[in-house]
Order: sequence, then C-alpha cells, then structure tokens
Amino acid sequence: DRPSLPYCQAVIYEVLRMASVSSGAPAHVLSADIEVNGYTLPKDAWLIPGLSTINWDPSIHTEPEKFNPGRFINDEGQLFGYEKVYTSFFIGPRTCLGQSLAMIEMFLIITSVVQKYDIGNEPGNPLVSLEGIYKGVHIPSPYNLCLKNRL
Ligand code: HEM
Repeated sequence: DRPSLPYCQAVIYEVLRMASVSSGAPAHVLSADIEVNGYTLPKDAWLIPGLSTINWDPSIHTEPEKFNPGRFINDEGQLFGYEKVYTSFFIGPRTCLGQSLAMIEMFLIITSVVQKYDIGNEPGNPLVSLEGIYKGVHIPSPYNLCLKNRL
C-alpha cells in the first residue's frame, strides 16, 4: 500500500526531518583534503556531522521550524524532494544499515495506529511538546494521548 499513500509517507519524512532521531553521526575521518565554503578540511581530520543542523537548514527546507508534510508533496499529489531527508541516516559507505527496515517499520506502525484510532491530546491538556529529550538519540518527552476507536 505504500506507493498509494504518499501523504502518509510525507508525514514520516517530515517527522524524520523535524525530530532528527540521531542529531549527529559518529565521527568520520577524511580520506582526502576537502574544501567547504572556502575552508580546507585536511585529510585525516575528524568530521562529526550535525544531522539536525542539516534538517533544520532554511536553505534546504523553507520554514524548517514548521511541521509541514506538504513540503514533500507536489501539485500532482506525488512525493517530492524527500531524498533530502535521507541525510538523517547519513550518507556514504557507513550509512545506517537499518534505513530500509526503519522506513518500513515506521510506515507499518503509524498507518496501523491511525487506521484504527482517532488520536488527540488529553481533554483539557495541551498538545504534546515537540522538544523531546536527548539521550544519545532524540526521544519524545513523556506524554499522554487520548485514542478513540474508529471502527
Ligand atoms: C529512524 C531510525 C534510524 C535513524 C534516524 C538512524 C540513523 C543512523 C545514523 C545517522 C547512523 C550513522 C551513519 C554514519 O555514521 O554514517 C546509523 C548507523 C547505523 N544504524 Fe541506524 N538509524 C535508524 C534505525 C536503525 C535500525 C532500525 C537499525 C537496525 C535494525 C539500524 C542500524 C544501524 C547500524 C548497524 C549502523 C552502523 C552502520 C556502520 O557503521 O556501518 N539503524 N544509523
């Protein structure tokens, strides 16, 4: 069902972008000199990529602070521009081994829950904070939700 649910996929890409599950990747060592914005980074230097900085860069994603899955949907209703979010798994030969599995798991879990339940905040309580907690990976702050059976 995945290809016929582009908006669901766009929501997952937007969560991946905003939440930056892993805000950085382990250090990588440069195998050659490279130049970035006029600075030369020498061979053998350690590079620690800031993945959340990339995901929140306004030159890559307009209005990055806004949760907007529509940014990944074009006028024909097709997925668009989502490849940029794959940097959340980083790039190159040591990219995340679980990337495909993670994408399938997120799709299955989210669509199964949304199909069966209406999800809302607890009556009288504010919406869940998007700030989260950083413990090696970025996880949500404790929260309560109200789920109503849809079927
Ligand atoms: C949304 C979920 C996930 C995110 C955002 C994520 C992100 C990352 C990132 C940023 C790296 C570092 C890549 C690098 O240094 O170049 C990594 C490495 C890795 N991830 Fe994930 N990951 C996720 C889920 C998973 C899952 C579900 C598995 C396994 C089932 C997994 C297995 C691995 C492994 C084995 C590595 C080390 C790869 C290597 O060093 O060669 N990840 N992941």
